[in-house]
Amino acid sequence: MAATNPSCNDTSDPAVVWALVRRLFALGPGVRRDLLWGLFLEGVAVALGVIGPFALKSLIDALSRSPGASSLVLGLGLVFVGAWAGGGILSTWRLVPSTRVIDTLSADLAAAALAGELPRVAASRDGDSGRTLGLIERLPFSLLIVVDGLIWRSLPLALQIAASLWVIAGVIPASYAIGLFLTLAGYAVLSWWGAVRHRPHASLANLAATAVSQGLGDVLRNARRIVLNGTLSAEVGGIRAGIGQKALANQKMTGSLVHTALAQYGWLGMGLVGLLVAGAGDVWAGRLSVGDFIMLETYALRLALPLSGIGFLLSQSAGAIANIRDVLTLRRSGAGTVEAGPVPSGAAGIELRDVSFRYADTTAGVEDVSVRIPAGAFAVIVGPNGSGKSTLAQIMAGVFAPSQGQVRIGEVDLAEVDAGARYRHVLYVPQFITFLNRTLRDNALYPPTTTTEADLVALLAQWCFYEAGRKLDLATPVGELGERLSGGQIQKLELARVAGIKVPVLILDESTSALDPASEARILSDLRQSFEGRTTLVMVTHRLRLAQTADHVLFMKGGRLEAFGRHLDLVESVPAYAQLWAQGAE
Ligand SMILES: Nc1ncnc2c1ncn2[C@@H]1O[C@H](COP(=O)(O)OP(=O)(O)OP(=O)(O)O)[C@@H](O)[C@H]1O
Repeated sequence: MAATNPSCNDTSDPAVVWALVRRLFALGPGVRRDLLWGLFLEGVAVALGVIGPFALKSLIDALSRSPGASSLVLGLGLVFVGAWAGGGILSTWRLVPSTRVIDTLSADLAAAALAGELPRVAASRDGDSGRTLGLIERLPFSLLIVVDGLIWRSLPLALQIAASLWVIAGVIPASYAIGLFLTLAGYAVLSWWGAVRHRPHASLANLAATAVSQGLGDVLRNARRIVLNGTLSAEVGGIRAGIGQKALANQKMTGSLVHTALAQYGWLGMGLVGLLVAGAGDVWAGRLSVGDFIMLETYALRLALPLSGIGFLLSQSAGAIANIRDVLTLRRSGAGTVEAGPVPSGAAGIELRDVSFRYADTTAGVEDVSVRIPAGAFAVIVGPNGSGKSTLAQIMAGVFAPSQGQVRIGEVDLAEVDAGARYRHVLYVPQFITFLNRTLRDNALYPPTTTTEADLVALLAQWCFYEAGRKLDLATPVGELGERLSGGQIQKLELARVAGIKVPVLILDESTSALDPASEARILSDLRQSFEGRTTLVMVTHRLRLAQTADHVLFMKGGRLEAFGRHLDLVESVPAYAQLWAQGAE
């Protein structure tokens, strides 16, 4: 279960937090309103947090100085309790807008990540759905830590500390404010130190969690392969081992938390004891009132408690920021704008000029291909396994950008068309057709087809989608990836959809390989008839009879276009081509 590590990119933690803040403010007036409302509630809670201990001190002083002033005592008591309880209520109330903001941000980032990741997967054929799923699933918790915890709480807390120290310095000797400041600052520095030490552990835990998500996704998708080949216990063992690795990484992470907590609370405890001893000495010496002493201790505890929460948040933040960084990276990697313009009409020619392409880190690909397929033609790409047929088809369709050369569809240079808009010029049907886990109807009428439901039903009946006597119910779910359908049914349903697509060039990658010969002949004849004049059809195939009926044959061998022409001419003039069919490639 090797995990890729996109968190190794060089975006620093503050840059990730800053990107989040910018994103937050760009989310629209509703979110900005919630942000301000939340800040207001937290601000009032902070003010009450400062007022509370001072009211308590005044209450105790009033009690010791003038025992008869019951209304003053009652009033101060009410202020103290009101400030204490009100602060708690407002902080909790603040969760309402902040949760709304985090949910909106989470949905926005998840959508942007998907919009970036899907085109990347489509263009690289290198999907990693388990990892992506894991990243997006962990996102809300990570945002809670960073946005609600770090961003939203640390600023009000800093304000509360500053205001409290100011009150302390105004009421009792400033040395107490300095002592409390040093105690809290030391605590904050140790928290930061802990967070820095914690970061590698958190990244490892993040990677281990990602690897488990990847592995789980992979084995679930391959359930049949695993069960039918008797490798269930080995695969489940592998997943268990992965979860064990994750647990180990978590243990290291919590171990590092304990070290940090020892340092933090050791320092905090010493500071509070120092304040306590000094304060008690001054009370006995008559330099401080009991009320002053209680106020000091109350401020110290009131500020130390949320600070320890911030310490926890800091310790969690490394993993959370790594997760958010990965999601932001997905978003950046592939999102693009879609060209709006008139839909091209009529069949278009295809021209490849000196096109080469290499898959990353391999020698596989296609080399120096130049070819011209006229508008409205029916062309097939043939050749042995691994000769580059699908690769060439995907270059023609703009799925892969050539490292060299140019692909033109009609008058259009594909490189100049946004990836999200290429389907308007050329549409590619992949070799392995997969369906969304929705109904037959949803999949067969999936855009950009213009087929009507009535036409679809008629076509599927003509193409014998179901065996005689079985009724077609378009509301039937097709299952994950279309697994409830037979291989031939998957291709028939997809071809029925494709029949209703108006596009200048259509490229089918072995899209009839699972059809029986009669169905294949019937369906191709129907398609060619309906595409006449409006669509140039290119098919990757291993079928001799398709090569025989094609206007043009592209013969691929070892990543090169070995020959281009009509079937009979190639049989006569290209020995390797003749040999391909003679060996029974079909
Ligand atoms: N995503 C990929 N990454 C790396 N190499 C790839 C990738 N896809 C295909 N290849 C390699 O490129 C070469 C050509 O593959 P391609 O799928 O184009 O062959 P093909 O002629 O369509 O084969 P087949 O008839 O078996 O479908 C092969 O060696 C294959 O291993």
